[in-house]
Amino acid sequence: MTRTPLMAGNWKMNLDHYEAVALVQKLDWTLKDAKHDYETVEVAVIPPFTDIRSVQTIVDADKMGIVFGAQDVSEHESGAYTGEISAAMLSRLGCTYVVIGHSERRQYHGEDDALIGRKAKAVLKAGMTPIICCGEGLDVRKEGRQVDYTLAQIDGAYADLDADEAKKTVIAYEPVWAIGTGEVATPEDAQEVCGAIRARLAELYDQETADAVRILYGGSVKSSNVAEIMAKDDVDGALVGGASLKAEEFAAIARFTEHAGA
Ligand SMILES: O=C[C@H](O)COP(=O)(O)O
Repeated sequence: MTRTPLMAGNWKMNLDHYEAVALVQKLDWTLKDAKHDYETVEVAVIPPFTDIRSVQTIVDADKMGIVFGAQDVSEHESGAYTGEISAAMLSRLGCTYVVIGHSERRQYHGEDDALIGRKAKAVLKAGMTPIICCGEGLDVRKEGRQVDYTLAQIDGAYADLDADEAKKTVIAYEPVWAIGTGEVATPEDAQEVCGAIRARLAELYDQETADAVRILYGGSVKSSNVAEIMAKDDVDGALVGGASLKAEEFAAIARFTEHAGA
């Protein structure tokens, strides 16, 4: 089973829509210069909601190979939910991906696995791909419970998804202690949990489903460490925060095969 690697840049709450256009253009030029083949490594940017329309316009106008998505979505279809954005609105804007249940949403907005499952369903129903985030905090890691903890998150988020739906999801394993800290998990740490996630998907569904799901690693990924993480069997890409705000650095991450062993 060949899974196309996905490098997704989560900009978090950074860059206004002018800055977004400038970054996407620079990323596109950099990847064009390198003759990047998007069929070999998919490249996505995940800007704040207010940037998406501008990103869509420039991506379409310049026929870029870059795809884009959103950082969150409402579980509801429409109605009196002030401040929320629906999956249909994001789909209409051409979003391919929607990040669901990022640890910052779990921490600051109290999102739990059941809500994350409902959001994933809403995203799938609208024809987009949810990137379902999971991962343990430092206390859990210190107790050595990272696998059980993360698998419980997966069980909760996938409880109401059938195999056909599960197959269309992407998972991002992000140990919270490695996010924005410069503290990157070792490739072995990443493989331990990503491998366990795939095995759990095979238990919950079947091997074919488990093999179809791309599992990304996230947490202080840079061009200097991405190749060794990508060398692991169950790591199919990266959800990149800080390093995705620099076009050349993010392009170098997408071009990880060029600096394997660096
Ligand atoms: O969504 C991205 C992750 O939270 C990783 O962020 P980071 O690359 O800045 O550590």
